[in-house]
Amino acid sequence: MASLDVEALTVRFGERSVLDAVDLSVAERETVCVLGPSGGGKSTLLRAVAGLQAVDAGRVRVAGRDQAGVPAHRRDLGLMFQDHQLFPQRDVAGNVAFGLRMRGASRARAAARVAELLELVGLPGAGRRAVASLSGGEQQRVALARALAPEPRLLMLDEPLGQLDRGLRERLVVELRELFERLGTTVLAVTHDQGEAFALAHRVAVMRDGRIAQSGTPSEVWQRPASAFVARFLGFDNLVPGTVRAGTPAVVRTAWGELPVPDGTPAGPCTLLVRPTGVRLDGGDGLRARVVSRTFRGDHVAVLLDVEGAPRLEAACTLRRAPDVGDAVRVAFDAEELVRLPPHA
Ligand SMILES: Nc1ncnc2c1ncn2[C@@H]1O[C@H](COP(=O)(O)OP(=O)(O)OP(=O)(O)O)[C@@H](O)[C@H]1O
Repeated sequence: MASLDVEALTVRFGERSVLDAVDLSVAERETVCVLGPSGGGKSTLLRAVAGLQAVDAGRVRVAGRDQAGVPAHRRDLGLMFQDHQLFPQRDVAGNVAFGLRMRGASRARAAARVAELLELVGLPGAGRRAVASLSGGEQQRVALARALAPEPRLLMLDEPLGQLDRGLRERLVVELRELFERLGTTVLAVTHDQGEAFALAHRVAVMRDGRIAQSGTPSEVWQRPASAFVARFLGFDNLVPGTVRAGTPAVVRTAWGELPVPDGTPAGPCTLLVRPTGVRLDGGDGLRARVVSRTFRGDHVAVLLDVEGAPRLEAACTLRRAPDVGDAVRVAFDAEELVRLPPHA
């Protein structure tokens, strides 16, 4: 297994930098997931690391070795890409064995390894099946077995579970994580699905317009989004301009009133993020609001509130406590659920 270091990697298409001096490292045995909206440059990053995309500047190192001039097939990477479908004319075993035979493994050695890998991905004995007879999830597992077969130093996944329905995705993502843990695989994955990234990765990097907007552990990024862009991408919509006044208690002045923020929050202009879990609807003489919608989310109800003269506000309520559409409520805020973000984007 190997570490990956990407330094100041830049790819331009015409005038436009699709990767703009990207720095990113993946330690040995670590899974890093690059996350971001469509068109942000995620696939281009993977392709550049794999040697499938020429770069304009910067460096890719695998296990400390500069990969400049090393062609894709000599980089010793396992690839599972959206556009690298299985070979339909080969059976499952033929697909999994592909990389092994390319590397000169004997027929017997390849057959033994294929059996081992199919076992590993939960498809024991499926070697003779036709690819067309497999479900989407089974095909995904075969693609994974094919990528893992030559024991690559680094595994690269592009939207690994993209095509699958939600239930299957949630199950497979746990299986993948356990598998990588067990094998000690170093993994760089890209996805636009934050749930998938947070469940799979030790560390996530949020990408925007060819740059890394934030990187950290899933809980760091979730707890402390670095910008309004990251917060929005994570699904937080309660964002409003504000000005923090230091003191005890510290407060922030916003269109939703003067709200409490944790002591020690730096003074000055900001964008304020209010987590829906920090919006309480039993707020005594607090902010007046009216319920405009309720959306059932499984473990809570998202309640959307209309506040006169201010943006709408979302609250997360238990099913039992969620008010009805049209109800008038008073809102109070938990300081611990309010996060000060930089004032612009
Ligand atoms: N060969 C190319 N020539 C010109 N532009 C390209 C080329 N490849 C990609 N792009 C552009 O670069 C941008 C980044 O594309 P990329 O596929 O890396 O994004 P992405 O974040 O992976 O998006 P998605 O999640 O939709 O796959 C897009 O605007 C895309 O249109």
